[in-house]
Amino acid sequence: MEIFDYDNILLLPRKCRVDSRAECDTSVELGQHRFKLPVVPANMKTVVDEHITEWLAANGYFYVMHRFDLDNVAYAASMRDKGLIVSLSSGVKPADYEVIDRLAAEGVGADYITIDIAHGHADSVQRMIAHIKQKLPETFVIAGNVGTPEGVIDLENWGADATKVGIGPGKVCITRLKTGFGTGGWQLSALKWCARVATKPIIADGGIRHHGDIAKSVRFGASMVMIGSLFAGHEESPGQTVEVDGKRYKEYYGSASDFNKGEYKHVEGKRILEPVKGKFTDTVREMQEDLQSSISYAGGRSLSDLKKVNYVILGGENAGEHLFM
Ligand SMILES: NC(=O)C1=CN([C@@H]2O[C@H](COP(=O)(O)OP(=O)(O)OC[C@H]3O[C@@H](n4cnc5c(N)ncnc54)[C@H](OP(=O)(O)O)[C@@H]3O)[C@@H](O)[C@H]2O)C=CC1
Ligand SMILES: Nc1nc2c(ncn2[C@@H]2O[C@H](COP(=O)(O)O)[C@@H](O)[C@H]2O)c(=O)[nH]1
Repeated sequence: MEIFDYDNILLLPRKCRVDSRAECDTSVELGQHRFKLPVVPANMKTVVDEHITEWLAANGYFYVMHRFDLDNVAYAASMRDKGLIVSLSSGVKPADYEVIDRLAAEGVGADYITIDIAHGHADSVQRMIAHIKQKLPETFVIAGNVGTPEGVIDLENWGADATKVGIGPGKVCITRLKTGFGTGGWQLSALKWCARVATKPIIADGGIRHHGDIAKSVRFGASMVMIGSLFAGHEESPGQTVEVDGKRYKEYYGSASDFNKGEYKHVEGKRILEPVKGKFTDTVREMQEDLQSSISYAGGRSLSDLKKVNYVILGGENAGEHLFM
């Protein structure tokens, strides 16, 4: 198997078929809805909050609200009141089952539920998918995280409508160091490996460091990408603002860090400071423009055209040109 990651792959251009990048369509369908970008900010406390998710939903972007220190049902009801899509996160503990039961009993429901636990290839996830499908049969269920084709196949067979791929490639992740496991360092080839068996959408999660990595993810099989660090350092970001030597930063911490958990137990995440780099909404716009450019370099007009391009692997033992997948 070829092993590579975002920083040692480059996609090869094809003859341009548009006169302006504005003709390139970055939209993607997931479940019952079409969204403007194949990008979703990570469901983490220092990445999204009520304001950011409301802005995303109201402006045609996909979002997944985090599940930490939050009344999920009240949050869902408030989004419903505004006529916006409801997209929640769920764990697999008894309290998470109660949330699902209340969403059903109170008629609030949810359009999307993302079950995200550290080791998502697990019976606990199978049970939670079954519970959601029984109580909220209309809800689109995203499940993860996994890092192998076996994981994708099982989650799909258990009823997940999409899977989330990525064990440990995140910027604040220390899973690889603490456990010796994961897709960190080879996330893009793990995505390619998983995409070969997937029959439903894959969300590539973690390791995106540049806007061009979005196009690379689509090339190797992602329907959408989940991004944390690139979104964490904005004026609107919910992390605390910290000033060091006159420079402003936003804190960004892992969901499995002691900062998020409130205790040092089974810690697999750390806290870092991201330089404040302007407005969240400007980054979203720039991502869209850059992805339009990517599509034009692919000689196409829509995201699916990215899937056909050739690529080169730079350096290392797998170096070379790849004309076909
Ligand atoms: N993408 C990634 O690489 C990772 C992401 N995270 C993120 O951190 C957040 C917290 O994750 P998590 O702690 O799983 O969520 P929760 O705290 O909600 O725990 C989920 C449940 O799964 C159990 N569990 C967690 N890890 C394992 C494991 N390796 N083997 C068996 N059971 C396990 C926990 O039990 P117990 O604690 O008793 O074991 C708990 O019952 C999530 O948002 C997750 O996505 C965390 C780590 C890696
Ligand atoms: N191993 C851990 N992974 C984590 C933790 N908290 C979040 N995450 C994952 O990282 C991505 C975001 O990655 P980035 O490279 O874009 O910053 C996020 O979506 C989760 O899957 C954690 O504590 N440990």
